[in-house]
Amino acid sequence: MRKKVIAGNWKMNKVLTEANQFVDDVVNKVPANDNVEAIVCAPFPFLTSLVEKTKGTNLKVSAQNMHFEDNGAFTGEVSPVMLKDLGVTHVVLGHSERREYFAETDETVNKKTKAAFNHGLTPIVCVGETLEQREANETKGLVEMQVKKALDGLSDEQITKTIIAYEPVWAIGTGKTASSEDANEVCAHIRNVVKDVASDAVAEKVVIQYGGSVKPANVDELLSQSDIDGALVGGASLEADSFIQLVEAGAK
Ligand SMILES: O=C[C@H](O)COP(=O)(O)O
Repeated sequence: MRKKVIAGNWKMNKVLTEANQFVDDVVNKVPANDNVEAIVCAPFPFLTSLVEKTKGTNLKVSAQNMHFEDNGAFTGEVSPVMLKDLGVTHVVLGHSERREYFAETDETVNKKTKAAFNHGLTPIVCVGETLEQREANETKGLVEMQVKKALDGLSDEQITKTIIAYEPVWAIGTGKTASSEDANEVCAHIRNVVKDVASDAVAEKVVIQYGGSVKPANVDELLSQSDIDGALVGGASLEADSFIQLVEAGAK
């Protein structure tokens, strides 16, 4: 059975004292259970503190983005070397907000995914369609292309370790969730794409999350689907109680 990965993506929210308080509130409530992995995806300024607070616990710390180069003249950017040095374990790549507002492309997502592996970070690679694309029946083709481009040139071992997050853009922060069947259909399609680019064995192991208005009230149904292996959660991950409920759902 694949483990469930519950990642709370705080986006650009909280200040340091709130971030610290959140981790203090949840860190001892994350079940020590092989069925679930719990991650907080925090803004850069909080990472040092959160890594320190979570040392030796079951809560992992992720960045929300990074550059693909190790270092250089890239003012305002943060490199994989820096994240690894801090003790961060995961990094979110290609989130639709990065694609929409910060010119992230499939090509840069691929470079960043490779850079993550070069530095021992686990990438959480986001893919997903807009409402317009869904209505034009382009979802599967689009997601397939995004996944293939993100994984291009990766070894089977690296693909196995990649976390893929399917997030329909129209369901992010809108309160509209894809029906669990629709979300599962796209996640199953992504698993087939992984079969094509790697192998059946890799596809069987790869973790595919769903994201888009996941909350305690709908998480059980989403996680009960055959191809949904966790959730990338925005709004409902900002409160400690709600985050822990989501993690507990993953541990069932
Ligand atoms: O990264 C998380 C997603 O963008 C989902 O955000 P949301 O749960 O607020 O819809």
